[in-house]
This record gives sequence, C-alpha cells and structure tokens, in this order.
Amino acid sequence: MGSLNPPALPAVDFSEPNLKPGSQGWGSVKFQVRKALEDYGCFEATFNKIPIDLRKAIFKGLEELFDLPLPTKLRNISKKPFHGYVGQYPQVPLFESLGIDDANIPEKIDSVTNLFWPEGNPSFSTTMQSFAEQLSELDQIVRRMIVESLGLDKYLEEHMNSTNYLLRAMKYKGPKTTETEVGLSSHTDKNMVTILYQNQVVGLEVETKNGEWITVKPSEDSFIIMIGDSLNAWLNGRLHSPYHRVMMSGNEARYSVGLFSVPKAGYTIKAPEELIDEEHPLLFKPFDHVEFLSFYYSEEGQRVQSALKAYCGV
Ligand SMILES: O=C(O)CCC(=O)C(=O)O
Ligand SMILES: [Fe+2]
Repeated sequence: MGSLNPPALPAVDFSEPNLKPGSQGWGSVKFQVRKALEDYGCFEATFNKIPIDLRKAIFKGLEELFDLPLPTKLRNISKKPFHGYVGQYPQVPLFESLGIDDANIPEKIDSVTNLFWPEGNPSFSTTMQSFAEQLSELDQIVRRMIVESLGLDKYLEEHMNSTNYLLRAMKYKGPKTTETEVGLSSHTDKNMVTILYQNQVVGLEVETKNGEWITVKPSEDSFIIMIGDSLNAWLNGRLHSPYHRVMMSGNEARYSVGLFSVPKAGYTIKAPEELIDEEHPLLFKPFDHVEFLSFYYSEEGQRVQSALKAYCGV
C-alpha cells in the first residue's frame, strides 16, 4: 500500500540573517542538515539571498545560452568529461548541458562567456558570477556544518581547500507527448556537494533508501542540496549519496543550474581515522577523483550498479 502523502524531501531554512558559526540558530540548522543528509542525502534549502532580479536574469541567461547554434555551444570543450558541452546523446535526447570550471573565479566565467559571445555578454557573465558567489557561500555553510557535526573540526581547512567549483547549466526539452520520458538517467553525483536551482518545470526525482522516488517541487526561493560520492567516501559512509534522475513530461523546457564542489586533481580522498572504528570499518580505499571519473566513464564504470564501490570499495 502506498503512503497517503507523497514522500517529500526534508526542508531546511537558511534565511536567518545571523546564521554564524557558534550561534544558537547555527546549531539548530546544523542538526537538521546532518539528519536530512543521513536519512536522504538531500534536502531543500530555503535561502533568500537570491533577489528576484537575479533569478529572472538567470533563466533569461540560460535560455539565451541554449538558444545559441550548436557549433557555438560546441566551442565549450573541457578535458574533464561532463564539464564542457554535453548533448545530442541518443539515450537522453531531451538533455543538453554546458559547464564552467572554476566558477568562483570571475575571469573564468568571463572567458567562457566570450567563447559563446565573442562580442561580449556582460549581463550573462555578471549574472552567473553573482549566482556562483551566492551559492558557493551556501556550499561552504553546509560543508562546515557537516564537518562540525561529525567532530572533524581539525580537518575543516583541508576539506574546504580540497575542492573547486563547477557551474553547470542544464536544459531538458519537453517531450511533447503524453508519456513521461527520461531527461537524465538515474545516477549518483561523483563530486562532494551539489546545489541545484531550477525553473518552475518539475522533473527532478530523488530515490529514498527504501527505493521510493520523491518528485522534487522546489519553490522559487529554494535550492536542492545533495551529497555526492566523494563526500560519501570521505565521510566513510556517514552521509548518504542518493540516486536521482530527471523525468520529463509536457511541452515546457526545464532549465536548471548546478554548483558542484569538485575535488581538486591530485587531492586524495581518504576517510579521517576518527570515522573508522569497529562499528564503522573503512568502506573505500583512498582515491583520486579524476581517476575515479575516468573509471566511471569507462565501459565497466557505466555497467556496474555503483561505480564508487566497484572502483575503490573495500
Ligand atoms: O537538472 C537537475 O536538476 C539534475 C541534474 C543532475 O542530476 C546532474 O547534473 O548531475
Ligand atoms: Fe546529478
């Protein structure tokens, strides 16, 4: 028998103006973050720092970006899989995506903008810069709360310095049929933490530990925060990294944009000894994220159920 209420993600409110480490509000939000990430690996964060004008500019920018001719979009090439232009895949024909590496560095956003619009597009560039800046603040708040709540304060600096930011824009065309179609296949993220923001078209689904799919319906003010495999491994499995997918129906396009904190090349992801004991034996051998990604995109990596377990599971 199904439950009466459709399952929903936990919601955590980050809009308190004085949300500072050590304050009472901080302690209570930290507790909710930890609980949500243990149980679901994901939650909806309310964070009212994105003014309406910025919100509108983001979606206008995403439309302009994906409306560019394909050869222009293909100028965005990255050495790392899934960081440049991705699209025109027969398995996921509705999906297209464009990434900007090191999105916390304004010049990087400028240089990718200039690739697409050689005559410049300052409105696009400044919109994406301020969006990345606001969201990287949220990423750092959440990661600090996680580190503190697991008693790993002595690793805080190392952990915060272990990542870069990838900003990635996604478009999913409406399938324009009565059927629901796969926009993006089920997967776990491979990075540390993902923050997603989307227009009003629903489509993201997150799987619970019981195998139920939650349809995510964020408000205009909310972001979806999700744990990736790298953080799951670093924390020796203490937090869950959920499977999720995008399912599309109807005519309207879904636009989303994600800020992904991604381990730097050369940084070894190795669980702190404080998280390993008899009750919690080591789950994953130390690994490098770039090498893990190469495995994930190999034939074997695509075939196995969990690339993380197959790659470095103990
Ligand atoms: O579009 C979305 O909301 C989800 C995208 C996603 O799962 C991903 O890029 O890894
Ligand atoms: Fe994802």
